Amino acid sequence: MTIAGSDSGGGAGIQADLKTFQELGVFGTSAITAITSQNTLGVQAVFPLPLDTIASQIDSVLSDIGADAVKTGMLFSADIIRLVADKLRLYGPQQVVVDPVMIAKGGAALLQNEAIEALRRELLPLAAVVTPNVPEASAILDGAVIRSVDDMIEAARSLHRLGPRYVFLKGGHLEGEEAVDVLFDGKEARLFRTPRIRTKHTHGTGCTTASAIAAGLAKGLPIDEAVALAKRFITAAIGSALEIGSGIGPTHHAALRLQQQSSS
Ligand SMILES: Nc1ncnc2c1ncn2[C@@H]1O[C@H](COP(=O)(O)OP(=O)(O)OP(=O)(O)O)[C@@H](O)[C@H]1O
Ligand SMILES: Cc1ncc(COP(=O)(O)O)c(N)n1
Repeated sequence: MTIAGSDSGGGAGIQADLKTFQELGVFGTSAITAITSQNTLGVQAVFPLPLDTIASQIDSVLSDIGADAVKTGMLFSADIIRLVADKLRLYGPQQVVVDPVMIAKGGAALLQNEAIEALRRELLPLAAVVTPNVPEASAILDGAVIRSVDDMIEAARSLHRLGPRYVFLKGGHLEGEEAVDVLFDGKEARLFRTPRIRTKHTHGTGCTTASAIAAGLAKGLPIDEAVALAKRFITAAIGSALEIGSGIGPTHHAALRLQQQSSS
């Protein structure tokens, strides 16, 4: 299940999550928190949904269908975060992946500033995995400076103290020949490295990665295998990114499957 915002442009949000679930062989359900008018040029408008509309969707899905894993994305406000945390405590899904979405690539706010405290207190303790990018990790840690892989490991250690079982800190925003991510389990940090792909078309990489981790966990994979699968999935998707629209285009969610089909 994904609890997230709708991206009309189809590259991020609920749309990216459901495409990723389908590609990885799990059945996707959703609760939409906000509707965004969005394309490759940016976010033109954000319409958060009323709390009872969000609560009703979550109740419908979790009271009947259930979820082997729940992924949260754009939650927009402290009130929505508190509602989602209440529902997660009520239904108690075992695998909760929290993608702390804050700012879209073009700079639009997808989370209000005052909601960061609610994210820290209410949601992170419920997370099996939290998947911040570098700016998000820095914001959660009150402006911690993160410029290197060593800084990322230190930040992952601090984030782990806020309660999630694992921290997966993504390094897409750092410079360098490689895209390096850190998985921290409370004791050891494991690095996941791939060559950095030279492309501007990376809209939705964060949503897609978190959903791929959730899909792996839903299938019963241990965390390091779920993360390794997600890294393969997003690397293939960025490598075949779609040049649609005139701005930052989306990644290609079918890329890993198409590569595997052509090599078999
Ligand atoms: N140019 C790139 N080449 C290869 N891998 C990349 C590239 N950019 C990002 N990644 C990888 O994509 C995944 C998502 O990372 P990123 O840091 O971009 O997340 P994000 O900022 O949350 O995404 P978004 O900006 O969509 O919210 C990570 O595994 C990261 O290493
Ligand atoms: C509804 C929604 N959720 C998340 C993102 C983050 O994705 P990105 O940073 O790639 O724009 C987004 N743009 N829209």
